[in-house]
Amino acid sequence: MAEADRRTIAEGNISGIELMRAAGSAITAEILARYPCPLAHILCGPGNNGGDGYVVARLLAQAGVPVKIWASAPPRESSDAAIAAAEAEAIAAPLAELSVEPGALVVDALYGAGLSKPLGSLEEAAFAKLHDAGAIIVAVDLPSGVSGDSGAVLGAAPTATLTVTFARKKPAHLLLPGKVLCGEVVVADIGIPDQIVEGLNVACFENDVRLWGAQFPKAAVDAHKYRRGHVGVFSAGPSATGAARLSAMAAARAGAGAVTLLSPANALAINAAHLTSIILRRSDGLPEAVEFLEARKPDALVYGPGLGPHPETGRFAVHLLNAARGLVGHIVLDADGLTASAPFAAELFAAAREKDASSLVLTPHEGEFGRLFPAIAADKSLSKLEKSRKAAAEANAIVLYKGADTVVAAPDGRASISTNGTPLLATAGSGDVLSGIVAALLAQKMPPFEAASAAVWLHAEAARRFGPGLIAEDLPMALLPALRALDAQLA
Ligand SMILES: NC(=O)C1=CN([C@@H]2O[C@H](COP(=O)(O)OP(=O)(O)OC[C@H]3O[C@@H](n4cnc5c(N)ncnc54)[C@H](O)[C@@H]3O)[C@@H](O)[C@H]2O)[C@@H](O)CC1
Ligand SMILES: Nc1ncnc2c1ncn2[C@@H]1O[C@H](COP(=O)(O)OP(=O)(O)O)[C@@H](O)[C@H]1O
Ligand SMILES: [K+]
Repeated sequence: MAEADRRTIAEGNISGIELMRAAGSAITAEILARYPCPLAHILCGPGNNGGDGYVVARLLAQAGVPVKIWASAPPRESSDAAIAAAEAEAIAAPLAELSVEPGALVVDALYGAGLSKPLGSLEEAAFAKLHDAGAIIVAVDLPSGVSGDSGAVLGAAPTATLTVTFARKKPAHLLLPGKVLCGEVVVADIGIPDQIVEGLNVACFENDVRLWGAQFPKAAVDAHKYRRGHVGVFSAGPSATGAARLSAMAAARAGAGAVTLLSPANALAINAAHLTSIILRRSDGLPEAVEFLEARKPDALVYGPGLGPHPETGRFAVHLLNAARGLVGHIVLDADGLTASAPFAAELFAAAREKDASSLVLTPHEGEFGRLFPAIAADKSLSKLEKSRKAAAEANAIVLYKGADTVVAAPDGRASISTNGTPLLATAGSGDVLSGIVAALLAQKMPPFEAASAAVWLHAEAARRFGPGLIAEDLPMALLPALRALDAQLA
């Protein structure tokens, strides 16, 4: 954003003080539209974020709202913020003396994109007073103390009700804990031209239909079941078959024309008892799996749900990736497939780099991510976004790092961050369903980064539409209204 601001000003589109006035005006409009405020407190820092605060102070006063300004430090001399402060024509009190009425409206304009070190006791004490007073906090750009790049809290940060940011959302608006501290996020247009933002070659996106809708599969008029995409899912033995069936059912509902469940002989009967449209095939080891790959050339495989975290599961994953070369387009490695592959990670990632290797999609939750990428996971300086990107580059795979802020990262650096997640998905087996959706979209020839992103979005959308009481068994069926709405939107 700093670069976008700089280019906007350098190209003579608008000056710095005009950008600041536009930012202040957007925040003021949101406040006046939402909150009846007899009095507003504005917390101002020394930089441009504080400058936005002084503009808000002036505009609210003009609208008849009495304001009190509390400054952590004066604006830097002859800066835009100093101009804005002078225009506000109000005396600022020291932040250390902050005192607000219960339920007061407070504008947090201490620090934004320029946060350069952790906040200290001055700000922490101020935030504690706001918390105790039950203040309604409107954050300018970001809640002060939240790092814009990572969403991490540096020292301290308040919990805002509303955050007004400019031009585009930043990673901190989407990644935890920033996402929660921001409250509702409004993106205001302050006159930064779209082509300037586009010229920055930004590679990180909010995960929504605009990102992948154009590549979402549509069955051709002359489609037949195998041309619509064939997914193979590996089942565990008799005591743990459910996970693979959840994945297989989800793959079928997400549009795969055919789904084959590869089952050990001793679990065939139990799988057969639960399946109707899913094809069941015996597979007791690598030779039988390879027979299937050679005979049917499935478009995508799911390997991992329910398979157990033992070393054999990991070794099989490496063999499978090697055997699938030139035969299978894509392999989704999930759940125990990830955990068990950890000791063989180097071999696995090397196999993924071989010529004609299947493309690999890894779908770890936090625990699985830590096992497969221990060094990256342990690096506290990295955000979830950066961790996912590093892992994708290391594995030469799409990394779908799950959680309330699911990140999908590609080896080329592209990344999406989910914003439609719901805690309804925190139910056993929902990850198995997700792996099936990813495989189905891959099998239907959606490019891997887009397929993984779309799957995350659909999975959450299905859960939201279904609502409370959701269990993993419901999810494949719950995809239907989500798919129908998506279909209408893309038509
Ligand atoms: N022309 C522009 O660049 C625009 C900037 N805008 C606003 O400007 C903000 C960015 O402004 P700045 O780059 O001036 O940065 P900030 O205003 O976020 O903070 C920078 C100042 O705070 C100090 N500082 C940072 N962390 C501190 C800490 N923990 N304790 C004490 N002091 C600390 C820095 O040394 C610097 O003096 C954005 O978040 C946005 O609100 C908007 O006005 C739109 C236009
Ligand atoms: N609080 C939450 N908010 C949003 N999504 C969540 C939340 N908790 C879990 N999820 C999602 O639910 C799924 C759980 O997958 P996983 O952890 O693999 O569970 P399981 O192994 O039981 O299938 C993931 O897609 C994850 O992103
Ligand atoms: K702020």
